Amino acid sequence: MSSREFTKEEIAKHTKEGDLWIIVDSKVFDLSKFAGMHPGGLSVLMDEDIAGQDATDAFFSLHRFEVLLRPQYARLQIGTVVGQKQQIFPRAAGQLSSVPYSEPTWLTPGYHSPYFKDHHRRFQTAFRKFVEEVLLPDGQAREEDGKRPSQSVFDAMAKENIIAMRLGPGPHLKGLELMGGIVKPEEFDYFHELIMGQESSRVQARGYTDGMGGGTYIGLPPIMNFGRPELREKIVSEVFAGKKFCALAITEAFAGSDVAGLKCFAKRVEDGWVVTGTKKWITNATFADYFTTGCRTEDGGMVVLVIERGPGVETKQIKTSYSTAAGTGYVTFENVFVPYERTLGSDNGGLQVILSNFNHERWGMATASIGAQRYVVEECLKWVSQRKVFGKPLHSQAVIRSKLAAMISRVESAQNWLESITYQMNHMSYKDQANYLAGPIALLKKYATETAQETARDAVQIFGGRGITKSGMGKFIEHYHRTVPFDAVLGGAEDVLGDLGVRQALRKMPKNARL
Ligand code: HEM
Repeated sequence: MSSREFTKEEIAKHTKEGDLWIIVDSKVFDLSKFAGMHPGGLSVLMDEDIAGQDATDAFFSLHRFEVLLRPQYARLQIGTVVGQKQQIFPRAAGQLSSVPYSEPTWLTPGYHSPYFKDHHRRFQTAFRKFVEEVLLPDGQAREEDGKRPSQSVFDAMAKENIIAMRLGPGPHLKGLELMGGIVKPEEFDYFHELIMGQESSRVQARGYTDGMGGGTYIGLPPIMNFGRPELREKIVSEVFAGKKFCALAITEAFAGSDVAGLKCFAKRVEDGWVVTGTKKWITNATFADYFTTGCRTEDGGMVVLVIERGPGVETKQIKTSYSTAAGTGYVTFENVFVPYERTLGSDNGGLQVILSNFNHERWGMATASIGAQRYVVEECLKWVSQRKVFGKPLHSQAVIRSKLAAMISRVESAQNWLESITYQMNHMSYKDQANYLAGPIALLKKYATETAQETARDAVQIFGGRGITKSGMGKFIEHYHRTVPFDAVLGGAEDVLGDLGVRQALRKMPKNARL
């Protein structure tokens, strides 16, 4: 960037095609050569309020800040305006946002929290920096080209033991150095995991974030909790090192949440099983090495087997409404021999293996979903403040403020319920969590995804055409609105979860309760 300074009078002389300067936030840009290639057209730049003038407001109501950071545009800057200083700055990687409600209260200056301690705050700072420096650039690129997350990202995650931490607190963290030692393994709790889920959602690349670890998040815990020690140690060390990947293979074209209706069949043979069948909508399937697979057995029960990619195992990509970076696939098993040591739990104990992880999985999904919802509130607050309609900011319309009130209330209520449940999880055994929290977690997830969809709809109305456009100002809103149904379907559809939550409560109704 040039350190030259220009007076406004001097800048105002450059108003013609082939000799065109403008000011954006104290910076002087020479658009003489670029104007003809400007994606928004030449004529808008030749307007008498723009050419040779301060075009800051016009610029920021039409472009995201990142446009100015792209090297090909940054180099158009030839200097600054005499006596002016830059007023508008992008948030630096890792920093907190100062836009109201764009951070949960525990991260907002002046507020207090009964839950989060200093080590949580240190962890949040380090983790956000990692997300914005490592995950975000790869996430935006892979979401676009549909390739799986880059191996260099898995390597970087493995180095900080992020893959291990993603699975929550527990003995699997013992002896590991977490995020360069910022948090001790024995300190690591569900609030750290909450931070990881919410910060990761800032990548705003929903398919990518599932590609980054969705399969392992749901496919590895059954191996950790029910696998024989040798198998467990081998797979856990490969996966934590970022070298191998898991997928949970339960759903079929024939059976979704109805796990009792599975058709994939495991026949008991000497030394193991022979598996034949198919699985559909399997996250990370296209690149997974291990499939934690639910199979029907000869006597009508269910067994869960760890099936390694090899002869007889084929995977095919399924295109869904989010990016193929998630590796969503259709899996076929054709007479695949599975050694008996790869059985999880007992021969007919499959249902228990599957059900044991549902609460944690749903809590994790609610966590990320609420994080993404908050990001949308921030985008909307910025947009309504910088967008001018009839000469006034968009927020001068009462109907817009009313939508924002609803959005803020939804995300705050969901976050507060989430933090309260997370506190309970920290103080309950896994068994007690299943007893006391299965219902509340199901209801929380339903609430999180319902409110997410209402907020997605409101955000599109606020952004208008930009909310349905894949690039430019509303690109995150378009993405959010298109991919938000994933959260509402994965881990149990809303109606199923609502029903589960209420049935759990009714089971605990005292027999002698009367009005
Ligand atoms: C440094 C100066 C500028 C650069 C580098 C620039 C660059 C761009 C780029 C890359 C886009 C494509 C959309 C996007 O990626 O966000 C765009 C669109 C556009 N630009 Fe500019 N621009 C500049 C100044 C201006 C100014 C001063 C105006 C004033 C009216 C303007 C009006 C537009 C319009 C109307 C569009 C289309 C927006 C849309 O599709 O919603 N640009 N510009």
